[in-house]
Amino acid sequence: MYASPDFTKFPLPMSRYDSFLVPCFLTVLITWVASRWRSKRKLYQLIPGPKCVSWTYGHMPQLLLSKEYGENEFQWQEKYGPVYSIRGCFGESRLMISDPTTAKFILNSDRFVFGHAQQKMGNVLFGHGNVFLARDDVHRRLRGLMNPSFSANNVRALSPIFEETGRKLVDRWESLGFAGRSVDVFPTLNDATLDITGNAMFSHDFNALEGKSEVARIQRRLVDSVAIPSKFGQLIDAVLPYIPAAVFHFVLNLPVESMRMLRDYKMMTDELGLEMANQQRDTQAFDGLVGALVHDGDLPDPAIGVHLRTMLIAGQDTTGTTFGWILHKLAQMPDYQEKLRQEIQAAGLGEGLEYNNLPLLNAMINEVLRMYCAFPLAERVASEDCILPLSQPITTATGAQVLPSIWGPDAGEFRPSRWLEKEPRKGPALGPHPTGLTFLGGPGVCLGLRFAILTLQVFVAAIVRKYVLTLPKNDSVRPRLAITLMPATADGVQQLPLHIEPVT
Ligand code: HEM
Repeated sequence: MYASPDFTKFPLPMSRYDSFLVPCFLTVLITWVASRWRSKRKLYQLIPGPKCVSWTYGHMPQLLLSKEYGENEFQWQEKYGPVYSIRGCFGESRLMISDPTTAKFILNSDRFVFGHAQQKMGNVLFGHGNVFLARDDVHRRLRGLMNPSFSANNVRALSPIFEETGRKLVDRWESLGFAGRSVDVFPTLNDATLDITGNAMFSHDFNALEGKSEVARIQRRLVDSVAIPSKFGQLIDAVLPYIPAAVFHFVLNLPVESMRMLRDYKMMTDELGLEMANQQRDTQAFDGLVGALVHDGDLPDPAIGVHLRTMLIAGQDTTGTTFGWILHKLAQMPDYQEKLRQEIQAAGLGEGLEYNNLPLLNAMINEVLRMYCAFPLAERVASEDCILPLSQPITTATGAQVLPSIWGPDAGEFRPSRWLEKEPRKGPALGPHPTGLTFLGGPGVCLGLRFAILTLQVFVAAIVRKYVLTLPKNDSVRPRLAITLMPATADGVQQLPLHIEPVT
């Protein structure tokens, strides 16, 4: 056992005293300086990552504005592994994480929250009290009210509405004379996904496919105006947290076109939400999502408008872009498309069809969900210091990639047939869907997962039954980030031109 000497009882001679104090003082000083220096060191000084060329923009243009989304990100991941550092605007530190152990930890921890800019934008677009930004008890309560409408049984019970919207989509292609032509099909896909959310979740026909919906038109313009990234937009995002609430409020009320559009959209959807709430009260039906929300006496009526906007926006482009990528891949893979058509034709028509029993259809959907993840960048901020668990050490060399360790050596290849194999994926489950992070996981996992999958199954089957899809000769479509992973041609225009022929 060691006891420290009591120097008051046995004063040390000055020389010995000095020789003891100096190293002691130096040790304390060095430790203090080192700890100060360490704590001042940014993440990018501690964790390897690509070299930064601009303090103002950091790596954001390379990450968000590349001609093809992922051009730089996948190279960085290959070089630095599943956890590496990059810089945001004005020297901000960011970690890029695809390590499943770390991602799972973050998604399940209440210490990680949405960034300030995301919170401000989410509240502006959806309104306060939306389920995305709600936390803890409020979030649990909202999910408790909403989950039953999105359960497997409920979604299955809604399948006649899905089938009907699928038929309307085919009718729309017919009435627009798509057969025999190369056309941009993308707007019709997005209109169909808005209609299905309206019809199935809110018993309201927006008629977006018919081109008659003012809500659809204005929502499209609004989402495009905030989603399409630009260098200027990056700077705005970076300073947004520091803009005082009063200034923010003033800007939102400016008499300019973009703000007027936002106000009109909110007014229209609030009115619609109120109408829906009154209808539920008048009939005392309290069914579906609106019924559950209205029946819960604690929620004020304007909240219906908030949840309506949240579902319409969260469900539209995510499902619409995934649908688009499936059609593009089918056009690229004519043999697969033909086999899929045979599978769908053999299964028969429409209602009562068990879509989960169609292996080629589901393999294609899963592979697109894996490789063209509609929402590829989810952002979180640590609200307090914490230690992140890693499933493997951080390395600076190639070979430390998590994805091949999950999907095998051909992880980067688009190969739907992997889903027909016994074990397409290794590693920990991150959420309820086997693609891992496409729908994220934890308490904020996508509410509309089952809804989205059935939409894709029904829509793809409806189109493939009727039409043969091929790529136009000058196809240059590539993924471009606009919050979701949009198809865009080489000149950067958001569209999906396909050549359409009727099935003979
Ligand atoms: C392929 C289609 C879809 C994909 C890939 C997708 C993906 C996601 C992701 C990644 C999140 C988490 C975002 C985050 O926390 O940062 C999310 C949340 C959410 N999604 Fe989806 N989504 C899809 C379709 C839908 C549909 C059809 C709806 C509703 C009709 C929907 C409603 C929601 C809602 C309400 C949340 C917030 C959940 C919460 O915070 O508790 N999604 N989705």
